[in-house]
This record gives sequence, structure tokens and C-alpha cells, in this order.
Amino acid sequence: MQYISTRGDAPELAFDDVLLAGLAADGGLYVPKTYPALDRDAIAALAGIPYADAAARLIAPFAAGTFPGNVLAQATRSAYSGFSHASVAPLVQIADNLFVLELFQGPTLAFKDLAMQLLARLMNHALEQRGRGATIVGATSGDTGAAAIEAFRGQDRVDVFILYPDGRVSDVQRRQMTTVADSNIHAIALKGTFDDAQSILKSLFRDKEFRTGVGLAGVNSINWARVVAQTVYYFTGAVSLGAPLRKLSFAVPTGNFGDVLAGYVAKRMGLPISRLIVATNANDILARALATGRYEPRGVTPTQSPSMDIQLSSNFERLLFDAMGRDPAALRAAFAGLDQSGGFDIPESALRAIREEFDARSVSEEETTAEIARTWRESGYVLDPHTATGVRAARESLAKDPSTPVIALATAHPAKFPAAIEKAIGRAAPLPAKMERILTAAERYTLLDNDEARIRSFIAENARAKPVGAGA
Ligand SMILES: Cc1ncc(COP(=O)(O)O)c(C=O)c1O
Ligand SMILES: N[C@@H](CCOP(=O)(O)O)C(=O)O
Repeated sequence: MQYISTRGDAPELAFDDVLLAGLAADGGLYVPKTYPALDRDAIAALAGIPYADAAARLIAPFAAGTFPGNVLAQATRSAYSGFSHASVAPLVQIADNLFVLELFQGPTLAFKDLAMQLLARLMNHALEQRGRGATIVGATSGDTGAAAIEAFRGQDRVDVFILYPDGRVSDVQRRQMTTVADSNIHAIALKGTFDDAQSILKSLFRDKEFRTGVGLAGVNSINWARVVAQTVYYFTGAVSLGAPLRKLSFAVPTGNFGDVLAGYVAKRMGLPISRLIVATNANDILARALATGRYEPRGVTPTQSPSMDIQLSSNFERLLFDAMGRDPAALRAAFAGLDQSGGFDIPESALRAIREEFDARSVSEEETTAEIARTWRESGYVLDPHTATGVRAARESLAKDPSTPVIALATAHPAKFPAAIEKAIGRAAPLPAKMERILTAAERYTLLDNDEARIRSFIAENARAKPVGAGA
């Protein structure tokens, strides 16, 4: 399986090189040349097998020719062995035809663990084989950073630098990142937004000298391996509700568009998904884009679902690439419009293609609080505020089409956002006992201006792993 850049001007790479490359050298995102297809028997055969084995089966065609089957199987087993629930991503029914898929059973209580635990193992294997190290730089609005730090802490081959927007993540999220003592971990509080952090990250990737000099690698959903690992729970969730014989929809709390893109990829691979329902908070660029056809960021509004406080949804580029007939020149022109005039119009045919598969709904702060309260009242289940946006959008979909079940992705544990939960139901959800130490442990982080040059020099000064060879 070979991978190409959405911008059309970077070398084609194999899976292991894509894994280490992060952003393509031309500033684009890597996508597979074709999506592997699974027939109905292969999908049905996923029923009842351990999550780790389903992951190894589903990821194998993407990794063909790079990671042998036994290495992949070992990596998935090890990655999911530390999850709190035996089924890794359990499904819970909260109303008629409405289910939540709990993706927060991993070590940092958010869906990011499902991909990150595996990514760390695969990256280590690839680095070991090359006899080199890497410098991982990540941008986070709260959860990717914690998951990456947990997955890579204490490892010899990698240094990890995580940029998070100062004052714009929850206390639990911040403490997950800043109370880790391992010397290969560097939490950077950026005086800016997540979008600023992601823009600096992409710019560092475009700087060839820096990229090759420090062996830059990425763990955001820029990295195709993240997206692939996230397709797995769409399959396991759907199969446990009767797929491929039964069609269903997914409601996905969305920010950087990685998670819902994974659903789109699962559908391309053959999973019968009816609708992919994009739920946003007040940062509603995706809902506006689908409604009006204009992709145009506005300033970021802080909300009680901070991990979705994102305007520039990186992975929307991958969807647009497909919707525009995989024409890199047209895609480059669209993104030039974004740089030059602050937005672009999605071509009519592409918009039609996107609307055929996706719905989008922006959920207000009041609606989010009301949804947490309603679900608690009616089913005794506590939603985190991100998941609540998805459940709210799911209920609207069910009102229109009550016979198609909807799975809402539960992307974080409610204990990560105690203020939002307390406001909605009058009491906070407790942190699991094993995590209580972060509430009192000493914090370690560096506060830096929203200044690319300063970030670059901080990383260069502190990067410990010195790569022998250049990156991609
Ligand atoms: C808890 C939570 N929910 C939803 C999202 C949005 O996911 P994505 O950025 O993949 O759209 C994030 C951030 O990624 C998150 O941390
Ligand atoms: N919501 C994310 C933002 C980064 O998204 P990613 O999926 O591209 O890593 C976060 O919590 O950090």
C-alpha cells in the first residue's frame, strides 16, 4: 500500500515512512492511494473477537509490506492490554436506538488512547529498525497531548514536545500533561489557541532543515496511522449492533475532523454506515461549511468542551481531497484562498458529495448542559460535555429517522470536565482512584509566546534524541 499527499507534490511513501513523516513535505496530508475493501463476510467475522485482534485485521491492509502480521498483532495486543474494560470500547444503550460507544477506557480517559497507545508501539518499532530517534511535536486542545505524553513517557528514542493553549484546557487535562516527571517530556503552555499551536506545528514540518535536523515526527491526526487506528471502533461498535446486516449512523463530537474522518474511511472500506453526524460546539466552522458551502474560520470561542475549540479542522482537507475527485491542484487553490482571503467556497459537486454522507449540527453551551442533565435524568448515565454534543445531534437524527440506530462516540470520561458536569447535574464525576495523584502532584511546564521562532529554538535547544538519518 502506497500513500500520496493531498497537495500532490511530495514523494509517495509506504505506511512505515508515513508513520514517521507526519505532515507531507509539500504541506499536505498523506492518504492511501486506494482504500482497502472488506466484504460482508470479513466484516461479520469481526463479531465476538477481541478488540486487539479486530484492530490487527483491519489495519493490516493499510500496513501491507511494512509491518509483518505478527508484529502488528503483538503491537495491538500490547496497546490494548492496559484498558480498564475487557472489551476496550464498550457500547452502552441510553435510549431507544441510541447508544454511546465508550472510547475513554484507556490510561488518559479519552478516545486518543485508542490510537496513541498503538502509534507509540509502531513508531518505536520503525525507529528501532532504522536505528534512530525522533522528536515528536504535537499540538493539543487537551486530550491528544495527555495521550501522547502517557504513550511515549520515559522512552529513550523520542523526545516529546506538546503545545497546549494556556488557560484553555481543563485543570485535569493540564495536570495530565504537566505532572509527568520523565525528562523526555516537555509540556509547553502556548499563549494562543489550539489553531495557533497547530499552525506552528505545520510550519515546523514545512521547514526542511528543522524537520530533518531534529527528526521531527507527529502524533496528531495529521499522522495517517492515527486515523487508521480510529477506524477500528467504528467496525467493532457497528458489528456488535448487527452490522453488516444492519445499517446505522454515528454521531461524532468534532474538532480537528480526525475522528469523524475515520468513520468516513470505515465506510469507504465497506462498513454500511447510514449517516456520519458531525457535532460541533460553538466553534462551528464545519456546520457552517456544510450548510453554506463556505469554509471560513472565525475566532475561537472558549467553551465547556475545550478539546473541540478548534476552527481549522486539519482533516477536512482529506475529505475535500476525495470530494474534489482527488485533484491536488484544485485542493491547493482552495487552501490558497484560505491563506489569502480567509476562506474558500467548496465547489458545488464536492459539497453535494459531502452532504450525501455527512450531516452537521452546532450545539450551543445551553444545549450541551441540558443534554448532560437530560441523559442523567432519563438513564442515569453521565456524559462528558464533548460527548453531550454528539448525543444531542444524535437525538435530532433519531427524531427524523427513528428506525436507524445511532452510535454516539463517547470521546472523554466526564471526570476530565468536573465544572461542566457539576453545572449540569449538581455533582462532579469522580476521577478514577489511579489518577488522583495528578490533582496534587507538582506541575512542570514552560510558558511561551505564540511565536514560531521561539518555539523552534526551544525545541532545538531541548531535543535530546539526535537522529542519525534525515526524516522523510
Ligand atoms: C474529548 C474530545 N472529543 C472530541 C474531539 C474532536 O475530535 P477530532 O479532533 O478528531 O474531531 C476531541 C479532540 O480531538 C476530544 O479530545
Ligand atoms: N482535540 C484534540 C486536538 C488535536 O486533534 P488531533 O486528533 O489532530 O490530535 C486534542 O484534544 O488535543
